[in-house]
Amino acid sequence: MIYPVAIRPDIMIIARDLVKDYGTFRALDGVSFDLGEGEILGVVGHNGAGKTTLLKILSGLSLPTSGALSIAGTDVLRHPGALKQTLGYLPEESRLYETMRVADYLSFFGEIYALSGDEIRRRSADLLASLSLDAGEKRIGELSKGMRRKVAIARSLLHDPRFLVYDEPASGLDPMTGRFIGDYLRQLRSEGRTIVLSAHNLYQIEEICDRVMILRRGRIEAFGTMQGLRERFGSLTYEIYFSISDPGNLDPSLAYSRAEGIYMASADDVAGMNEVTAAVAAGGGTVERIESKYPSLEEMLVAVGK
Ligand SMILES: Nc1ncnc2c1ncn2[C@@H]1O[C@H](COP(=O)(O)OP(=O)(O)OP(=O)(O)O)[C@@H](O)[C@H]1O
Repeated sequence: MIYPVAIRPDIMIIARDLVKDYGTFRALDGVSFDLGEGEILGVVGHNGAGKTTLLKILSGLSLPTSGALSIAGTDVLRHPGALKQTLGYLPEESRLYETMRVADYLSFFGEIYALSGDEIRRRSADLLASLSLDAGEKRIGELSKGMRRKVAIARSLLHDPRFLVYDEPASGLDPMTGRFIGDYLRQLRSEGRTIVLSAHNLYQIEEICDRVMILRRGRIEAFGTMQGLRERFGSLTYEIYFSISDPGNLDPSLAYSRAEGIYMASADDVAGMNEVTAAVAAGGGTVERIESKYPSLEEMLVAVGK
């Protein structure tokens, strides 16, 4: 069933009850969310959770079995072609044309977007400079993995789209290149673009995304800002670091670890923290510092389970 969605200019994506069936298998099972213009949404989940399926629907490459979807004010399911100028899509595996030179490759796609020869040359030069990519006359097959990813990103931006869907933009890249791409995505957001990306690098998602969606078996398990998710997954834990000359004096029920000459015991709440500090004092030890720790996105995913 397709039903109408409201149109709001400050909202880039309005998704309602998206369902995707592959035969009898339900890959997406009632996904609903809104995303504001100029935000970065990170979609995370275990393998097979439905990330690529959702990204393909958001980019108009795959139709949902049912549900409603508005992007940039367009009812995408009724007018899938309308996304062409608005959207830049980066697939998980970009099939690049191995024997083409970078300039020819970008020209080829610029023509698909009906850009003039001048526009293609200007946009390509600007994009390659902003991506710090100087491929010279090399053919795509001769480029490193990081360079190829940058070429694919340049291709996705040629027609200056407002909305970007990037499937695993930095996967398999070395840390320096991964960081460069993270910073580049932030720059694209500062230009007002809206980005939906999936990544297995959860640290990067935590760093750059305004909102995070945790998918599990085709359903949204959690959606919100990192701060909101931390509150939802709640448990702020405490790490109590202490020194002690003879740990044998500690109450045997106190669990602790030792690293680099300092001891550490953790507690799930303030009462537990007080118990630990009392036990350390009773054993003749000294509390050096206490750190509070929110769960990381990785810990949240582990808690959610497969
Ligand atoms: N064309 C298809 N035909 C049948 N099943 C499919 C098809 N595409 C995806 N699936 C199934 O749908 C589920 C979700 O797949 P999807 O690729 O969206 O997951 P994902 O979260 O992107 O996984 P990964 O992290 O491994 O890339 C999986 O169980 C997958 O096997």
